[in-house]
Amino acid sequence: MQVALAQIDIKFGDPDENYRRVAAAIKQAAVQQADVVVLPEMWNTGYALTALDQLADFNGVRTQTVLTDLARQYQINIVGGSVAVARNGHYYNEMLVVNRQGKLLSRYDKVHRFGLMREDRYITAGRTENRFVLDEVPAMGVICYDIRFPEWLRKQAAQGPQVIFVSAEWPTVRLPQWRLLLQARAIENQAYVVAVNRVGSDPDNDFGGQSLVIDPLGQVVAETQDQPTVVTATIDLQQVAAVRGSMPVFADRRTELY
Ligand SMILES: NC(=O)CCC(=O)C(=O)O
Repeated sequence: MQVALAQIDIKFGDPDENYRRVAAAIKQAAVQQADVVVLPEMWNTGYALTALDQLADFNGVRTQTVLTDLARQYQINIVGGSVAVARNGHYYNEMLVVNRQGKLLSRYDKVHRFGLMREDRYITAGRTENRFVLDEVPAMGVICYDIRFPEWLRKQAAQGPQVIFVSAEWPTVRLPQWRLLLQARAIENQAYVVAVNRVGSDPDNDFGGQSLVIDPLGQVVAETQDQPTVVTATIDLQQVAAVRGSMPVFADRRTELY
């Protein structure tokens, strides 16, 4: 499976410009013959949380339309990062996943709100899992701060996903932790981790990219720097079976104890 990391800059509070940037990145991924393109977190608005009443995508309609059209046009699966969505009088940080036929496979609202970036004040937390199948490969997706909660990822990974997709706006100052957390999530779940962070700045933070593809042994197989880019990498899913076969970590869990 060829995965493309769409590490874009996000223009703060400017959805029109950001939809253009995302369309260009998806086109670039398709030109590079990626099977799946992964976007960063909150790419429609950035963390313009105080203006969500004007900026959030109402019911996610615009995002769903744009992503399903692009998926069909370029015949590419899209792990749609996340966007700010307004629904039922609440705001959500929501990931949409679309397959290459243009079918919406899942919608996931970020479960763990990140207080340091004031999500707890503006965003309603999700409650549901995010597992889906892309080209017959079982996969799952989480959003940024979610990766600090291994039990949340484990609960889902134990049900079969071989690839964990992560979309983020992770500030530069904590990138060493980003890397280690992602490597740990790959090792303990014996899965590929494909993680995309944004670049650029907003009024509160700088974002240094370092999007990563990590194999089930925790080794970094692809990595970006701190500039906008679309990078494609190959993930070998037979490695997941090999690693799981050689050390049956899931079967060895003591679920009667925890
Ligand atoms: N957008 C986020 O959830 C950021 C999470 C983060 O920076 C962290 O350290 O965790």
